Amino acid sequence: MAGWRDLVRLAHGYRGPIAGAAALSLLGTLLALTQPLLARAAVDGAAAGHLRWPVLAALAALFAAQASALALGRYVQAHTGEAMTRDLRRTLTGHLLRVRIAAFDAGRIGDLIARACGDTAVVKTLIAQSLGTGLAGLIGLAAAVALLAWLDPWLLAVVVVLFGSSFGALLAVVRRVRIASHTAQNAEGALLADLERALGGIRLVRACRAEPLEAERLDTSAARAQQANLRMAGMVALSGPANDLAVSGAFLAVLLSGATRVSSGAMTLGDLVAFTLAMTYLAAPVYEIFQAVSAVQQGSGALHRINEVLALPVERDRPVAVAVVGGGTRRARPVLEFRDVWFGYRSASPVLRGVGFTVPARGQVALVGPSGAGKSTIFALAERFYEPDRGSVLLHGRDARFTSYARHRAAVGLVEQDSPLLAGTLRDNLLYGAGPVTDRDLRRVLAMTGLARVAADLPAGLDTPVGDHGRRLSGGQRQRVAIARCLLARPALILLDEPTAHLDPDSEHALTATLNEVAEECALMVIAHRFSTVRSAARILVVDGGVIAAAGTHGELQLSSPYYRRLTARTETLQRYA
Ligand SMILES: Nc1ncnc2c1ncn2[C@@H]1O[C@H](COP(=O)(O)OP(=O)(O)OP(=O)(O)O)[C@@H](O)[C@H]1O
Repeated sequence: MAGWRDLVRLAHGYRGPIAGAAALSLLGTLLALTQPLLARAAVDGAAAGHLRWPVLAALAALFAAQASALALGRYVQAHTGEAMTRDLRRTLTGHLLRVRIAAFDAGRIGDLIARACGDTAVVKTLIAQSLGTGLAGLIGLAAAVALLAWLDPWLLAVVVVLFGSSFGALLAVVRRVRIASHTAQNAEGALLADLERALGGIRLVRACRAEPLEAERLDTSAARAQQANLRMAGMVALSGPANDLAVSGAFLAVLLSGATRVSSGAMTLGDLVAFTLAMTYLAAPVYEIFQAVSAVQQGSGALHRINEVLALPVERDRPVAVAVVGGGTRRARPVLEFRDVWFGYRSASPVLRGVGFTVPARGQVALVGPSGAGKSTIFALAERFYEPDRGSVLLHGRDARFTSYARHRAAVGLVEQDSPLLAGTLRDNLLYGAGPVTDRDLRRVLAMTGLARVAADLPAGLDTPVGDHGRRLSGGQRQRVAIARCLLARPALILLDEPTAHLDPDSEHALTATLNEVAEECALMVIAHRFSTVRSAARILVVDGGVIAAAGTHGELQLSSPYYRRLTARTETLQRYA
């Protein structure tokens, strides 16, 4: 039932066009159903020795009108199917872009792409095959049964018995088709996810000589999809001829018992011709209903997978704004504050345990600590990719949960360590999400980040495509583009994950100077693995095991934090050997 319920819900907004398509189909069916009556008059006339030309002309006109109504009905139906599919894709992709980040941690991107493209395509076929046809089939069936009952109830009983057994057989395969459909769609999703995995990491695949391994994985998913699709095709193929057999059987039975009734004088030859002609109008709706039922079963797997995506929780702004916590002007308040923040990706094991700190509106704060300590997790919470399990994150003294996501993220810029860029030109990437930017600002930021020289060396300057994920640029260039993008958006706080990671000593020196300049205009929070980055910070937080183990200036931490002493001692040793 789930497939039908989902389909009805999907069709709810399209009642008008669906009713239009059904009305046209109904008109076509009614026009068809009057034909046996005229045919009976024509045959009885011919049997009596004279052709009734006006009746034949009316019959021809009815054929033409029926064909036009059905053709128009089909077009309206196809049009509605396309519009529904587009809306479904818009809803689905819009939903996917707002789904909570945690859902992406759990699922596979390729499978989500398969759901947005492949599964919606399956649903389109389902709509095209089931929507109007199924409805028209039902109407046609009711009208044909009424006409047959009026023509000869006894012969109708024969037909009902034969068609009834065909429907019984159909219902038996329906459940299996649904299961096979779900397996097939899941296998198609897995195939796409595997393909995305292999092509997304193609350099790794090549470097590890893992092409045969990946090819085998892909083939396994393809084989699973093929098997499930074949199982489904087999069941549909078997039930089609079963339906045809029932139709042929019914015709034969009607002709045999009809001929007996004609010879006994219980009905005329015209009655029998009219009945058998009307039966052809019964066969078509039965076939259409059969098609619709199997289309819904085949599409139910795709519908189910689409519904699973639509059920994923999305980021939703809370409407309530709370009063400012603490006094002072906006500039005097910390731009960011963590208050006793507890958070875990899985509720059983917290990654942050009671983290608390403030970031003033100007200057640099550095986060240092061993790998896996929770530094990136602090950034993820500051950017509101996740919400704390306990405690709160405050932006300009307000609980961040009561600010819209868009406003919050406009205030908190993020530069990740691998600085992913999007396919497009260098300019597209620089201006992405930055709002209106003057040429002067763009030139200033390009100069600050050392990108002016990079752009000058590119074949089409700022309009040079950077390739998928920005692969045509070096790691250091990508990182500088990400920093420039962040600066152009003018956030109140910039989060930087080890900004000098990919830079040579000269570029590192230049960038450190730039960051010091930026820290005069806004707040900077930097995850630092290098001492050179830490040195510029006014305040340093040592994160260890999900807590702030120590906090203070360089001098204070030299005295209070063993981890910090080790970090600086290591750097000094390296510098001595350099
Ligand atoms: N998306 C995630 N889902 C589940 N666990 C995660 C996720 N991201 C991080 N973790 C876990 O949380 C812990 C903290 O990770 P985090 O990335 O914050 O550390 P980090 O201090 O930034 O480390 P590094 O310096 O190596 O980048 C680690 O144990 C990590 O395995």
